[in-house]
Amino acid sequence: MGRPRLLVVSMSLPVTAKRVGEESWSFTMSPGGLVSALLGLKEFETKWIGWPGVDVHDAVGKQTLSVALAEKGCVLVFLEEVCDQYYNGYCNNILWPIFHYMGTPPEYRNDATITYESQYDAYKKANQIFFDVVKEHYEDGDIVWCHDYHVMLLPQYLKEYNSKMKVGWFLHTPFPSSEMYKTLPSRSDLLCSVLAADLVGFHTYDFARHFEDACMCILGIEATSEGVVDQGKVTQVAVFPIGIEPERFINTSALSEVIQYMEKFKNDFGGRKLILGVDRLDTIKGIPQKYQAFEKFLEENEDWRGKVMLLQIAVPTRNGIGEYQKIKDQCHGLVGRINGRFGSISAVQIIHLDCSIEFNQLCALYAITDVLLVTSLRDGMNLVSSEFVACQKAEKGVLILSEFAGAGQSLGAGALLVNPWDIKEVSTAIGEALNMSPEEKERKHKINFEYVKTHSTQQWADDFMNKLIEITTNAELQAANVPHELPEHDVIQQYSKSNNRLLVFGFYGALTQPMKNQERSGDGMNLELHPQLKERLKALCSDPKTTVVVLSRSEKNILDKNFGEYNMWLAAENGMFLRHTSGEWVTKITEHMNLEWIDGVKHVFKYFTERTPGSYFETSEASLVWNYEHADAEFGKAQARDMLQHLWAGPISNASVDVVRGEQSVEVHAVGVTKGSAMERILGDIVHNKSMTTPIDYVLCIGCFLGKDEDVYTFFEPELTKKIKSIPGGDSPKKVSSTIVDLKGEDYFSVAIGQTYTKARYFLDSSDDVVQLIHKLCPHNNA
Ligand SMILES: O=P(O)(O)OC[C@H]1O[C@H](O[C@H]2O[C@H](CO)[C@@H](O)[C@H](O)[C@H]2O)[C@H](O)[C@@H](O)[C@@H]1O
Ligand SMILES: O=c1ccn([C@@H]2O[C@H](COP(=O)(O)OP(=O)(O)O)[C@@H](O)[C@H]2O)c(=O)[nH]1
Repeated sequence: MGRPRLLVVSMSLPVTAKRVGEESWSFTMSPGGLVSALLGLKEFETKWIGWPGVDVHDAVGKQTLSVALAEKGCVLVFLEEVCDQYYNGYCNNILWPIFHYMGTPPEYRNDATITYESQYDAYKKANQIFFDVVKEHYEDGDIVWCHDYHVMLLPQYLKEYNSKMKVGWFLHTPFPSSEMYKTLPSRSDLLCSVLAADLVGFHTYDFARHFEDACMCILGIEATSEGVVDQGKVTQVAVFPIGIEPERFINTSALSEVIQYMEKFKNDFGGRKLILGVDRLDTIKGIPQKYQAFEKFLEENEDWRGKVMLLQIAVPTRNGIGEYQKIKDQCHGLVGRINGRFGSISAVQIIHLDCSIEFNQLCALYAITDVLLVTSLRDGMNLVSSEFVACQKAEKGVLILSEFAGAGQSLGAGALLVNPWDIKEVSTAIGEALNMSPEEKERKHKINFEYVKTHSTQQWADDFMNKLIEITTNAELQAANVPHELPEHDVIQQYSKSNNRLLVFGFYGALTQPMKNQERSGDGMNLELHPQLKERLKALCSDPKTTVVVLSRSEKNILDKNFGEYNMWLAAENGMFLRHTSGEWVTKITEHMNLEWIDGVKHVFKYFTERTPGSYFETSEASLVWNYEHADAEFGKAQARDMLQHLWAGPISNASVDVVRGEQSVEVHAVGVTKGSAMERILGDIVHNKSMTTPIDYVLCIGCFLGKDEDVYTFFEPELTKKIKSIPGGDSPKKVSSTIVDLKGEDYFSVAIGQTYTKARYFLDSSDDVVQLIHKLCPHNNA
C-alpha cells in the first residue's frame, strides 16, 4: 500500500507572491525556519495549504494566483479582512510573545477597535477559513498535518467534521511553562482543540512537558504514558526535534559560484575574523543583547578592535507590528553607537543588513564564518545553527548558541552554550571562540556535524508521519472493536449448560440503582444494592454450580453492609481484601507494596478538604479518594487541578501510584491496583477455598468500570488466557486443580454498563438491565 497523501497546513506557504501585472505574479521564498524545514518533505505526495503572503480581492487575481501556485503544489487560503487582526494581531502580537515568555503587549488595549476579543474573533474566523479549504481538498485516507500556533483551532474543526481524519499538529515555537500559558484568556479553548488531534509534536521534551502540565492544571486532564487522555480519547504527545536538509547545504557550499562568493567576501572583509548573525529581525532573537555583548567584548579586548567584525543579516519580518518596528530602531541605534565608539575610517565593527540574502550567498557566508553567534532569548529550534554546521569547510568555525534555543539541546555538545541575557558571559564566549585552537574547533564541529547529518528534515517528517500513521491505525482497530448488544438468549442458554460458573460483578453502577449525574458518587460511598436484586441475588448465590464475586473499589464495611448475608465472595478496595461471606477478611497487600506515600497524600487531601466546602475524602489501606461532588462544581474542579499539581510536585513524585480523576473525585492508589490484577490475586484463593474440582467453564463479568479497571474484561478472554492453570497469589496453588478455568469463547460474556469505548465484548445500558438479566438467569420458581 502506498503512503497516504499529505495535506500540510501552515499560515505561510513556502513562497510569498507579488503581483507584477494584471495576470502575472512573481514569487520569493518565504522567510523562516518552518518553510525551510517543510521544503524537505520530499517523500510524500504533498499539498501545501496556506496564505500566499498577500491578499487578493479581484476575481482575476485570485484565479491567476491559484493557478500559478497550484503548479507548485500549493493551495491558497485568502484571509481577506481578518488577516491583519489574525496574523499581526492574535498570532504574532498575543500568542507569539506569550509562547516566547514575553507576556502580552498592552498596546492592543489602546485602540477600542482592536481588542483581545476582536483579535481572537479574527483567529477563529481565519481557522474556519483554513478548515473550509482543507475540507474542499480532503480525500479519504489523507493525513492532515497542521503546523504551528496559527492553526490551533483547526484540529478540533477537522475532527468535528470527520472524526476519522488523521490529524497531527506540530508546534515550531516553544510551548511555555504553564504559569506563562495560563495568562492567555482563551487558554482552554486552544488546548482542547489541539487535543482533538491524534498526535501533538514539539521540538523538545521541555515543551512537551509544559504542554502536558498546562493540560493538567488548566483542563484537569492528566498525561499518562499513553498520552493525554480525556474521556477515553487519547492524544499522543511526543518530541520530534526538527532538522535541516544537510545535503542541500553541503552540496551548495561546494558549488563554484559559492566558492567565488567565499573568496569575494573574505576579500571584502580584509582578513578580519567574521562573527555572523542570521536571524529574522524578531524580538525573540536577542539581537540587541548580541550587540551589547559584542560591545562589551570590544571594550574589554582592545587588541581585537579592527581585527574582528560582526555581520548581522536581519531578515525583515512582521513589519505590521509595532514591536518589530521598535526593535529595528533599537538595533540601528546600538549599531550606530558601537560603530561610533570602536569603528575606524577603514572599517566598521558591525554591519547590520535589513534584508534577506540569496541562498548561495548565505551558504558562502556560513562557510567562511569564524563564529556564528545565536543569542535567541527563546527559540523553538533555530535552524540557522544547523545550517552553519553543515556548511563548514576545512577551517572550522565555532558555534555560540543560546541555551534558550531548542537547538541548545541538540547541538549543545559541540557549541559554547550561553545565557544571552548575561552580556558578560556572551562576551567571554566570543573571546573563547576567537581564541579556540583548531583541534578543539574540529572536535566540536565533528560532534555537531554528525548530529546534523543524521537528523534531517526528512527524518523528522518520517518520524512524525510514522507515529501518526501508527496511532491512527491502532485507533481504527480499536474503534472496530465496538461492544455489541448483550445476546441475552446465549447468556442464559450457556449458563444453563455449564457446570461451574463464575459471575463477577462490580458494585457501583452495576448492582446499584441507576443514578442521575448530579447524584453520582464514587464507587464505595454510601452505595446501596438495587432493591430489586436482593431476592434473586440470594437465589443465584445459593446455587452450588455458581460462584458469585463482587469486585469493587468500595471498602470492606460497605461490602459487608450490602452483601454480608449472601453466600458470595467480596473483594474490597479492588481486591486488596478478600472475604467469603462465611469467613473473615484477608489482606492481599504484600509486604513488597510500598505505601509510604499514603500519609503525604492524606496531608494534601486534608489541606484541600479544609479549603473546599462540601468536599470530603476517604482513606483506605492502599488508596485515597477526594470527592467534591457536594462542593461548588467550578470551584471543586479548579481545586482538583491545583491538588493534582501539589500531589505530583510532592508526595507522589517518586511513588508507584496511579492517579485517577473521576467525574468529581481524585483517587490515588498503589500502582497496579486494577480489577484485572485483583482477579489474578483472588482467583486461586476462591477456587481453592471452594474446593472446586471441575474447571470454571462459564464466566459472566459485568461492571461500570474506570478505564484502568477494564483489564478485568480481557483477563478471561479465552484466546488470551488459554487454559488458566494455577494463579500466582493463590494460597496454595498446588492444591488447586491443574486447570482452574477452561473457557470457550461462547461461554464468556464481559459486559460494560453504559460505555461505548470499552474492552468488554458487550454492553448494557444500565443496572436496570442487569436486574432483568439476573431475573432471567434465576427465575423466581428456581429460588
Ligand atoms: O512567517 P513569519 O511570521 O515571518 O515567521 C517565520 C517563522 O517563524 C517561526 O519559526 C519557527 O520554526 C522554526 C522551524 O521549526 C524554528 O527553528 C524556529 O525556532 C521557530 O521560530 C514560526 O514558528 C513560523 O511559523 C514562521 O513561519
Ligand atoms: O536571508 C535569509 C536568511 C536566512 N533565511 C532562512 O531562515 C531560516 C530561519 O530559521 P530559524 O529556525 O533559524 O528561525 P525562524 O526564523 O524560523 O524563527 C533559516 O532556514 C535560514 O536559512 C532566510 O530565509 N533568508
